[in-house]
Amino acid sequence: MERPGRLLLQSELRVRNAAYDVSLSRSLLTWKRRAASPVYHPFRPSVCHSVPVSEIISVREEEEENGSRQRDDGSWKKIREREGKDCRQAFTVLYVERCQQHRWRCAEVTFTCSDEAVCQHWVSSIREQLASNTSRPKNLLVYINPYGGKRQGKRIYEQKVAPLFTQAGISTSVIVTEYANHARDHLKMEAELKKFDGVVCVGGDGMFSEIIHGLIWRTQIDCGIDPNSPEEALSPCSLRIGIIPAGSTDCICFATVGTNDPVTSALHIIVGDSQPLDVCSVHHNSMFLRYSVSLLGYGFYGDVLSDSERKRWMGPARYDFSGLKMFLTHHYYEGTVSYLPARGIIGTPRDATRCRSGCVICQHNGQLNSERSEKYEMDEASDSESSGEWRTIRGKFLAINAASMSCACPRSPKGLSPAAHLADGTTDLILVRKCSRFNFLRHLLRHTSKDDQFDLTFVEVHRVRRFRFMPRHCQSDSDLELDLHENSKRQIFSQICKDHPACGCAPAYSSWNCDGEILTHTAIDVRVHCQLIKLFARGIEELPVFEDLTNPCAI
Ligand SMILES: CCCCCCCCCCCCC/C=C/[C@@H](O)[C@H](COP(=O)(O)O)NC(=O)CCCCC
Ligand SMILES: Nc1ncnc2c1ncn2[C@@H]1O[C@H](COP(=O)(O)OP(=O)(O)O)[C@@H](O)[C@H]1O
Ligand SMILES: [Ca+2]
Repeated sequence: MERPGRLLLQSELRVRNAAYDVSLSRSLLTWKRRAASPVYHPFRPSVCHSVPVSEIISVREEEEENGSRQRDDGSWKKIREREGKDCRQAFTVLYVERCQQHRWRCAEVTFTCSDEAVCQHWVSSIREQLASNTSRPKNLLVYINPYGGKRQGKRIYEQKVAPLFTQAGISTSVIVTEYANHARDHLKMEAELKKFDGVVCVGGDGMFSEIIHGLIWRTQIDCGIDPNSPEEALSPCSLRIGIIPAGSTDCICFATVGTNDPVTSALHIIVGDSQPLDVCSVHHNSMFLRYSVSLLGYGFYGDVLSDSERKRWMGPARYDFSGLKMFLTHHYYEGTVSYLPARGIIGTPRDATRCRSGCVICQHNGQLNSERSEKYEMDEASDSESSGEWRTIRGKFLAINAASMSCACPRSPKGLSPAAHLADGTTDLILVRKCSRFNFLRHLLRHTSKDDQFDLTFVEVHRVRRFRFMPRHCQSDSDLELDLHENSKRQIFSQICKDHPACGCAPAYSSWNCDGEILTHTAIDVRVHCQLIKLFARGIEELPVFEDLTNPCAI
């Protein structure tokens, strides 16, 4: 809880029928009920509320007319607290209220007072404080995927989000996408980004992926950096991105906010939160393929995604269906994984601590990584390769997953890698070796309980800053044409086998699930770019354990 600091305003105002001492500092708005009598009353505790100014959404004047008051947005509202001729002026403060499970709601309190000048002074003082907060967005570019999740993106935005933006005085340019990659290409080539303070994505992880591809690409071009090069240090994007969850998994929203709730996300955007996020670039033979911020998964999660794409008509339930199917199919894949362990950083994937709002591990490791990236070329390209820092693991795997964040989602509230960090410049490489169906089920089930999914002999996890994967059957560049030909034959064949698991023929290749998009290449080179993008979020907040003694209400 913030300390109140020097008071800017202090008045006696009324809330409903009761008198309150109301004060405003640069950091806090506080209203404390006045005791009716100076005698201590054990059954009527003094009621005191305080709201950080940074969490005030807006202030609204109420104008009285014929016994009712008219809001300055034009709508009408009976004022219950009017109880005396002298109590005529009123204003309403809208602010963030925390509910269960990291949800935020917009609450409001109406103050009345007898003096119009006092009322005006309050309204203008609060507005001044809000205006002085430069991290709040004023103009947003909004992209809506009308086909994501349960196809509710447009409705969610119009009914739950747009009214809040209007109340907060945010203006918007809204684009409802008409085809896949519409948002990406608009950001890459057309959008007048200078006009905006941020971009809002209404959709799922796939839609978010479009947005970051457009934004990262555009930023590199504007900075004269080749976005295709696997060795370039990429330039961070200045525009923040807000995610209004309207997809099927919405893992990126869940893992950065703690809940998939459009109103909570809208409020994080309004108050101007900022959360840096690591981004992995994925290359194949030095050719850029995609970026990833959450899961890069080969084997199980790749197969679930490929299978589920054919069942989009089922909506989000397609993942449950394909998940069960792929679990029963139980394919394993042979290949070689090599990785550069993250060195000098704090934290391991087996830590009990979690990445939470204001995470010190992200701050420490982020600082370390930005210092390193300044001398990147020398460090990475020459040192690491030749000094034999790369480690190699060959084997048969049910799943190879790289989690750049916890990947928490409603299916698995702790995620694929519960101790992963949002902005530490690393990804957690999880290798699940070939094992029995029973053991794989034990591993999967542990994602949904308190048990450690890594504490199994066939599972290993490494915190890395770069990794490569090469499937066993992969051929050199010169054989590419033959490989592609073979591949397409194999894909047809493996499809038959997947559909007829009784034949016992396992496919040679899986595909990569890259934040919910299928990658066409299997041999990949992945590099983490520390804090390349920023979200309108603050990370998952630690739930309060006990009353804070610094709360001015408690003094
Ligand atoms: C028998 C109990 C099994 C429980 C297993 C639970 C493990 C779930 C971990 C899920 C991690 C999900 C990581 C996020 C992936 C998304 O990016 C991706 C696309 O999302 P969207 O665009 O919103 O559709 N979703 C998936 O790949 C779905 C994976 C589902 C796996 C069952
Ligand atoms: N107007 C559109 N028509 C068809 N596909 C679209 C459209 N807009 C975006 N997409 C694509 O839809 C896919 C899924 O989007 P997403 O919002 O992540 O939903 P879901 O979570 O259900 O997968 C993404 O690959 C995205 O590129
Ligand atoms: Ca990370």
